[in-house]
Amino acid sequence: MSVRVEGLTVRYGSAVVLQDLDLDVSTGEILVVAGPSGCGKSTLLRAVAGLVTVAAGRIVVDGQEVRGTSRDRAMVFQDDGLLPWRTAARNVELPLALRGVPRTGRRAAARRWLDRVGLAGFERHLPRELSGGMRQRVQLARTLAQRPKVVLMDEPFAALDAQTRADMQELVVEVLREAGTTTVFVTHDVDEAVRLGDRVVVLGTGEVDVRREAILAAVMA
Ligand SMILES: Nc1ncnc2c1ncn2[C@@H]1O[C@H](COP(=O)(O)OP(=O)(O)OP(=O)(O)O)[C@@H](O)[C@H]1O
Repeated sequence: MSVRVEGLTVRYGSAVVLQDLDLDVSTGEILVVAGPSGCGKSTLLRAVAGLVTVAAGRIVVDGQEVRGTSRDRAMVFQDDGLLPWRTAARNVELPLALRGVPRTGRRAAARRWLDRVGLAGFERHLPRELSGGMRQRVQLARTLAQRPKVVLMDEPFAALDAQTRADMQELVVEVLREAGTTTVFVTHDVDEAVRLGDRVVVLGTGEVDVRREAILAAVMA
């Protein structure tokens, strides 16, 4: 699904956080949104998710104007949001159960996705028995098991140590590409932006839109 942001303005009271922002994300693309703290990155993600009131402009996903949340658009956060009393597998199953997927189907999906994110054998572990990186893998499995068309990631790896973070970046690019998911990934880490993005948009500086090839050329020069 493509995402098109047209003349988006968001205000919190009298404070204008985003003003007249235009942005296009093509189907299957990984767009990274970078920029300093407070420039409105999370606000942009929440707007695409359908969680904030838009003051002007609109967001169009696959030809339909966003008017609220949808299963097709999933958010992934720094906080893994796992329920501490449910095993990894039962955390992955939960959203499927809530939408009425029968038990055998959701068990198979949980097993498959946990395997895909490198957690085969950890299905019955509780979140407290897993490391921070592993819990983020469970969150990723839980998100992808729902087969969203658009994934909105808000600094999901900010709390991880450098090696775990690098592993997660590699994994996330692999699985998102395989699934053909359109992704908007927010970070304030330039290395992460370069590593993940097909394209990087820098907010808050009079938007700059840089293609991956240009970034790599600049980094390698
Ligand atoms: N619910 C809210 N009510 C009022 N102001 C808000 C609200 N949410 C965010 N803001 C303000 O809007 C601005 C943009 O916030 P936002 O979280 O989108 O920025 P960000 O670029 O994601 O920042 P960070 O990198 O620190 O997470 C900030 O000044 C913030 O204080």
